[in-house]
Amino acid sequence: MTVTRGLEGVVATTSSISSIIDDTLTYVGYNIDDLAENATFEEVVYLLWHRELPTKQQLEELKQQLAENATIPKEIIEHFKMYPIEKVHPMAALRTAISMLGLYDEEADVMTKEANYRKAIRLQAKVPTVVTAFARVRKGLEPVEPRKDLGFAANFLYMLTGEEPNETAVEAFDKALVLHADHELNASTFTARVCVATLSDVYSGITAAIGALKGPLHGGANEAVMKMLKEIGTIDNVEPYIRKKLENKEKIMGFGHRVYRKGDPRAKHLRKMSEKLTKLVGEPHWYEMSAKIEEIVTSEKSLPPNVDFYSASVYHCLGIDHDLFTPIFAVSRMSGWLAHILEQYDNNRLIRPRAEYTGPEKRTYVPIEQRG
Ligand SMILES: CC(=O)SCCNC(=O)CCNC(=O)[C@H](O)C(C)(C)COP(=O)(O)OP(=O)(O)OC[C@H]1O[C@@H](n2cnc3c(N)ncnc32)[C@H](O)[C@@H]1OP(=O)(O)O
Ligand SMILES: O=C([O-])CC(=O)C(=O)O
Repeated sequence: MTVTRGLEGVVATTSSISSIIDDTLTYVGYNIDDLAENATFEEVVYLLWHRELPTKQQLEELKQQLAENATIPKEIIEHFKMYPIEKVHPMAALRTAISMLGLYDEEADVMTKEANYRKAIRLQAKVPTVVTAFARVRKGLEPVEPRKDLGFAANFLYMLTGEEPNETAVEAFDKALVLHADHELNASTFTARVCVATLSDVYSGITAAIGALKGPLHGGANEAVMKMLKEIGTIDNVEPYIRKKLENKEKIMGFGHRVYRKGDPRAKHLRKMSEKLTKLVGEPHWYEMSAKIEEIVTSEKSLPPNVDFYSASVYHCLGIDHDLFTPIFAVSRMSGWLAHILEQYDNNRLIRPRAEYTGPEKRTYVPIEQRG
């Protein structure tokens, strides 16, 4: 048996959703740079689910479907209120709430293509409402009802704060959503595909994916980056802090990638946004510290920043609580997970690799009285 630890380089499926070739990321053939500059998140959702950009009418239809399905059962809010709230990470709350949503969906176990698509709409529509409702309930605030007249990005920020966001914030948030929407066979997407390849339901697949995204080696890195920036505190502290971490062979969060070698093409967009927004909110030190960290880690370890590195200071500037960064990643990645789940159902085969056994062999059962 040949063992490939971490399945590095193993091609486990075909997919027509997104590709990473020679450090270039495309969604259904469109370069991420092009989409980041020109597309809205709703257009990207349509693209990932239908493999074509929408016409005006198709886009309006999708937006309307998302708006009409954005409310969540009141039982989920009541459930949040029962949590030992100060100990609950919003990713854990999201994981539980998405699983719970399945209990209130009469079609949860209906496996037709049409029913699965309807569930995709419902999940994409409801995930911002779930994240923002939890963010408010834990502060003793009432959730804000979604508005039908706002786009996806604006509605998220509105439900979070109760105030209509300004154009700069909406534009930045929408671009961040576009940049995080899909990424080939990353760990959480693979998890979703493994789960539904047993012909389990969409809610189970998404719940599993959220669990995988939560880890700091994957989506959880964006929150960890902000924690590191706060720990560093000042620009003068960057150099000693980072050098010490490297000497101790500790990982610097937001750097490195399993697939990219020269660099993550999404990072430059977030870097630009971070530079602009940190100046705008009068906190340029977050960008300056980040840029300095990048300089050191790139020269010392040849490790470029990934999507999680500059997204941390971007979300911070939008006034978002740091432990909501990864749930926001999930709000966007929901679109990719759903695209992959639907693609898996369309051409399914159970995913079941092998393990090379390394434990003891040829042992004989010893009765419990004789074990010392
Ligand atoms: C959306 C996303 O999921 S993007 C990734 C988000 N995760 C992070 O930012 C966490 C930090 N980065 C990492 O842990 C890794 O780079 C991963 C998990 C992203 C990729 O991991 P792998 O491909 O398995 O690489 P692996 O962890 O084996 O690292 C290879 C070498 O580079 C080093 N390395 C990798 N990333 C880092 C880092 N961020 N800081 C310091 N050293 C690093 C490792 O220590 C290892 O060195 P060694 O060969 O001397 O032991
Ligand atoms: O592809 C990966 O391994 C991780 C990643 O960048 C993502 O999920 O966006």
